[in-house]
Amino acid sequence: MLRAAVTVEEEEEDAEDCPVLVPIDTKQRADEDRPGPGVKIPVTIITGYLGAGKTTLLNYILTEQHSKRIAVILNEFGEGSAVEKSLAVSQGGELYEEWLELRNGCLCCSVKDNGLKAIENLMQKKGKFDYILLETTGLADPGAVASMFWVDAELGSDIYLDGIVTVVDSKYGIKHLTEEKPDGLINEATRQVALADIILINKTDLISEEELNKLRTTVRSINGLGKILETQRSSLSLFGLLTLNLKVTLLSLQTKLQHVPAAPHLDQSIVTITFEVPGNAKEENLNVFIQNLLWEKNVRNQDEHCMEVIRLKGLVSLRDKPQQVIVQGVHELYDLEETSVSWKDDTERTNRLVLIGRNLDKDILKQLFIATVTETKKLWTAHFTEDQACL
Ligand SMILES: Nc1nc2c(ncn2[C@@H]2O[C@H](COP(=O)(O)OP(=O)(O)OP(=O)(O)O)[C@@H](O)[C@H]2O)c(=O)[nH]1
Ligand SMILES: [Zn+2]
Repeated sequence: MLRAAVTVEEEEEDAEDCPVLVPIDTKQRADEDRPGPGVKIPVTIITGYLGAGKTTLLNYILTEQHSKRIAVILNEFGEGSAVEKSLAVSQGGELYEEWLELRNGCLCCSVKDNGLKAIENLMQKKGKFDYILLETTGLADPGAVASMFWVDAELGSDIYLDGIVTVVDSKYGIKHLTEEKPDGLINEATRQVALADIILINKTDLISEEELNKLRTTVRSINGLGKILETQRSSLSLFGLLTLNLKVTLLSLQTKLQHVPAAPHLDQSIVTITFEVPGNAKEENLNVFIQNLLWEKNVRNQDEHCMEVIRLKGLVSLRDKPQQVIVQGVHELYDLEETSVSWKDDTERTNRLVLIGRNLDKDILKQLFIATVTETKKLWTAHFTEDQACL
């Protein structure tokens, strides 16, 4: 629940009703203050296991003095039939609230459908805020939430996914991260850490320095690239959180790649793989490379296990494109986006990729990417066969 909120108007909900925004304060911002047409608003997804401190983080952001205009969407499930969600828009440090009521239902569909509707409604008020923060339910797969930014073309022109923040509970983190799921599935906590751009190790007041070191190492072994911050009551400098700016992060990927620790060689563990391959890829070849990994899932490691990619990020060089291109993937969805940065004439064009997932083999992935750039069919077919998808 949102502490900053002042009024809750309870209403019986029809299960078929779409979520609506009910403004409490009708104060309008001057038109000239609004972002111009074509300005996209960044969305940051806040995820983390049940009780890790997501809402505490949002409350902190909403009550802290700052001049940012932030819209917050809580995506929690309450008790009973009607689920109330609050949405607050902070204007120049001054808060006002609007209530957003979400339909109850199954977790996945509700997160997707209602989350989308919520943002669509929010976008009609475009200009009132500079950032959207979206809290997922503790057990939600943030991948599903992130996906909606790709599948909804209309929304895609108004907003973009800036990044994913995962809050980890210090006290129970290790327990959640090592929980075994039937059929060798990846547990939710690990999935959430694997997807994150920023990982908040919260509630550090509850554990010893030794336990904290262990948790930090575990988190780092799952996600070799994300920024790790340690907090109490989720309090941190807002600057880092709101300027996640994946583009900047990726443009500085080269220095980051040098700091990724070597992945441990444990079979079922999630690892972070990074590599660099010089040259230009044809766009269609790059698509085949990504689609085989994310969609067909027919790329195998040396033990014949299928590679499972949860998160993909990279900065690539496409043939005939003067600009650097960013590739971003979450589960099965991915996106290529031209940046405004051009390749310089005197520097070599190159491709830098980061993949987070299971059964990933760096050498094989790199060979495949070299084949993608050089169009060497023999190299390419050595690592997968088209009719051998493993699901
Ligand atoms: N000791 C301690 N407690 C904390 C800290 N941060 C949050 N809490 C408490 O942890 C509990 C859960 O915090 P929430 O922010 O509601 O967690 P959440 O992730 O939003 O929880 P769900 O939405 O239910 O998944 C609350 O009682 C908080 O007061 C911390 O740094 N230390
Ligand atoms: Zn919460």
